[in-house]
Amino acid sequence: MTARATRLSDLGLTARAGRDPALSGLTADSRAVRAGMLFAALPGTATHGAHFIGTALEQGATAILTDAEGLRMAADLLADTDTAIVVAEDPRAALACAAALWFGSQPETMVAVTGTNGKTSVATFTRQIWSALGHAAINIGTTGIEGAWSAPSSHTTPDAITLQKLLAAAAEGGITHAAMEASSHGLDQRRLDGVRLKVAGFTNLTQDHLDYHGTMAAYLAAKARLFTRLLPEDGIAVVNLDGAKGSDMAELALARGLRVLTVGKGQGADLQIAATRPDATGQEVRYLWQGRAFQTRLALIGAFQAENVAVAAGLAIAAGDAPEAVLATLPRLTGVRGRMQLAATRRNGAAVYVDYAHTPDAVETALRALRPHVMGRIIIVFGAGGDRDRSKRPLMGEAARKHADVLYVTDDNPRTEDPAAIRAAVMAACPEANEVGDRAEAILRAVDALLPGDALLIAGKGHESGQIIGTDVYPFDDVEQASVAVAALDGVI
Ligand SMILES: CC(=O)N[C@H]1[C@@H](OP(=O)(O)OP(=O)(O)OC[C@H]2O[C@@H](n3ccc(=O)[nH]c3=O)[C@H](O)[C@@H]2O)O[C@H](CO)[C@@H](O)[C@@H]1O[C@H](C)C(=O)N[C@@H](C)C(=O)N[C@H](CCC(=O)O)C(=O)O
Ligand SMILES: Nc1ncnc2c1ncn2[C@@H]1O[C@H](COP(=O)(O)OP(=O)(O)OP(=O)(O)O)[C@@H](O)[C@H]1O
Ligand SMILES: N[C@H](CCC[C@H](N)C(=O)O)C(=O)O
Ligand SMILES: [Mg+2]
Repeated sequence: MTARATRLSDLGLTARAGRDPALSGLTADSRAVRAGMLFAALPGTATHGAHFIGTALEQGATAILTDAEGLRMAADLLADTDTAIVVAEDPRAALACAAALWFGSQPETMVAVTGTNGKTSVATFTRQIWSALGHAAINIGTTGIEGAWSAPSSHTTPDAITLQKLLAAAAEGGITHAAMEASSHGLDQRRLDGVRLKVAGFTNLTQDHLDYHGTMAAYLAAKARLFTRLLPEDGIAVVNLDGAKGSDMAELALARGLRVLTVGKGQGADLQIAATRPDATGQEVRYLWQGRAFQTRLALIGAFQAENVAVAAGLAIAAGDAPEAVLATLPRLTGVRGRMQLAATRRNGAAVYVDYAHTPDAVETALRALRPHVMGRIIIVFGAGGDRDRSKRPLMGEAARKHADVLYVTDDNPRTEDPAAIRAAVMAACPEANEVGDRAEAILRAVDALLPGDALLIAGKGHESGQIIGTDVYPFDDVEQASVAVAALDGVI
């Protein structure tokens, strides 16, 4: 890929003492610095990048971008050097905008969706709608880059440089439409600053990630940045009014003078979910677009999916496609891997679903979504991730206790924590649950417990293909384990 801008000033950066060197690249990781590059020494969660300015200079960095703190930390090193020094109040935002200019192009129609739950689903549905309408489209998020081209991704929202590089490659490869997930970490760390958004969507805000944000108010503020800062003045906000904090988000957008397209069950919504009727494999939904009825069938289980589809349709409409055309594509939508996915069925008819619920609200939502489809008991296998929000663990246990009939508490991704301590925190709210640390064994035992009419929900890991124990990743796939368990118990291969 050819860079279009090569000088600091071309990237909107002003160095001290009028220095304006030509650059060979940008990085925020000292280990990736090569001769002629700009090294962004950023304040992080574990350390400050300024600790690595010495290494960056040794490796030939031509420019350093940092904040006042970084400048103070590296004052001695930077005192008499030819290196161009840029000090920015918000160096992450400056780097993101510089990266956008460095890589140049982005798909013409860019939309982003935020919220605690539903981002991957909405971004994927939006891409599916666009593809059905003939656009060259991708979605970017937790499940990687999917659609007209695909690639893996390690983050839900890639860091700014990776993101801008990928957007430019997509645009140069002919992609015209991209729907991306805006995680709260991504918004807080300015990973999306520099993305030229037409539309932004909001699903809901409930508890997660308090390990990072500290308070719900700070978590909300991070999400709100998408509407209060990143969406341009002529952008459109698409808001699910039924999602927790939906009306707050709509108000913030309106207060900024943005156009807001609302979705929800209430009569005032632009795209109203007027009625839903669940059946064995999906649901009939009656949507009203500005009062006009569209009857449709979704091959998706769960009332929450009708909401996610409404947000996705809202994004596509706000981004410029005709409402009738958008709504006509909905019967063709297919579920996202690991989201309420029917993984296996026992010979006695009992179904096993795999779902990515890893927050208290998602556990409740997923279990409630299953209820109309289940005559017998709902059994759940779940746990909570290590090195993540600890306070959500008992709340997940409580949601499972309230909405499932039989509980198996097992390990999710323990990461560097003691798995038994995580299970104990979950079980504080559901002491009667069965505790089976080994996830494969928990799945086997839960599948074994299924009677005719029952259903099993394996929650928390969805599409994930590995289990993180310590810092190692072991192959593990809930869908595969469900099939293996059913085959072992029912004697089929
Ligand atoms: C908490 C968090 O989000 N951390 C991310 C962040 O790290 P950081 O900037 O805080 O890093 P740090 O270790 O404090 O280092 C500070 C700076 O020094 C630099 N450094 C560090 C060491 C060195 O030798 N040289 C060097 O230059 C680092 O590159 C960094 O710029 O920036 C890094 C580079 O982009 C990310 O890899 C890292 O993601 C970590 C691994 C992570 O697990 N993030 C998760 C929580 C995350 O972002 N999740 C969300 C999804 C959440 C959801 O489900 O909603 C996501 O979008 O994926
Ligand atoms: N609109 C919704 N409201 C409540 N829960 C939902 C909603 N949509 C999805 N969920 C639940 O959240 C889980 C994760 O869905 P999805 O992957 O779409 O969310 P996400 O926001 O992308 O999650 P992540 O933060 O991990 O990226 C689903 O498996 C389901 O249990
Ligand atoms: N993006 C989410 C994924 C959580 C998935 C769950 N399996 C876990 O490991 O906690 C997070 O970083 O919180
Ligand atoms: Mg996601």
